[in-house]
Amino acid sequence: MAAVTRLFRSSSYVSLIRRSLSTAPESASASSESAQVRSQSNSPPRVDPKDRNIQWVFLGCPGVGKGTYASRLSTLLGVPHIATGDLVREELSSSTPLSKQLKEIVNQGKLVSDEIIINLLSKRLEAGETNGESGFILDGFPRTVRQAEILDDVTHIDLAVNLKLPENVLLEKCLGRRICDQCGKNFNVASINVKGENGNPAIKMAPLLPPPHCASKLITRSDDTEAIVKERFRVYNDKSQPVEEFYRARGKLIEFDLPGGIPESWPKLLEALNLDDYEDRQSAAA
Ligand SMILES: Nc1ncnc2c1ncn2[C@@H]1O[C@H](COP(=O)(O)OP(=O)(O)O)[C@@H](O)[C@H]1O
Repeated sequence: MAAVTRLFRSSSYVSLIRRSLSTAPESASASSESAQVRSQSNSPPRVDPKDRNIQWVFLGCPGVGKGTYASRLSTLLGVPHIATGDLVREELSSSTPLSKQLKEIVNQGKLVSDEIIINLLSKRLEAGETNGESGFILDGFPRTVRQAEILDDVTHIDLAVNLKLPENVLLEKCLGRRICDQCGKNFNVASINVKGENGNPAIKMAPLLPPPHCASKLITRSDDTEAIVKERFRVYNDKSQPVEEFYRARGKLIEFDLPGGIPESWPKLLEALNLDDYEDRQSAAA
């Protein structure tokens, strides 16, 4: 482990990350009243996001909605949403020798090596830096403790948002995922209606259906079959859940149980992140 970390420290991957990420000031804590948030003391300060360098990571099991909420927040806050899964899929769509290697790994539900993923992320961050980007919301990274350690080594992460849903809902959501082959937007044809039992609340989520011009162009990700999704859950529990503990131990983890679909969850998430009045001000200014 130490040898690998040393290798990373001396590699060009990390020097790229080091140049790409800037260090933000330490964030203070504030509390939130949201019933969905279990680690309330880690809510970010109620400071105008324009005055902060947002450097957040989104954690959570496959299908939980990291992409959906990270992308909405990136639009609201004006920082890039960087999903390592998207970087992997971009690489897959090329015909490089790496794409062949990645296809095999992704279609087995396994994680790509830390070296490869950090290389892809570094390139993306470097391109962003060239374009004058600052701040980021990372989605799907870090997914191993080693990735979290490397990130911690090279930059300051303000907050790790851990989205949660019960595993039966996650499975339905993964199997219902669809992508428009033309515009790349994500949809979901699953209609979730789980009864509340054993102390767990009922969860209802309406499908997120495509507009007519995308409806005939929907495709399913090759890794969203039941067998591969179940393997990805197993890998998540094994390799990625310890990352939650990594941020919990540093007082940076916000755990958010999604109460339902976007209409119920989005306002509650903003409340948990102390951004509810910021969205109101943004809409008023629009
Ligand atoms: N940080 C990462 N580390 C290793 N592999 C990754 C990482 N991010 C993405 N991948 C690879 O890309 C695949 C798709 O990722 P993603 O789109 O984030 O899927 P999901 O969150 O639905 O599992 C993962 O199953 C994995 O093989």
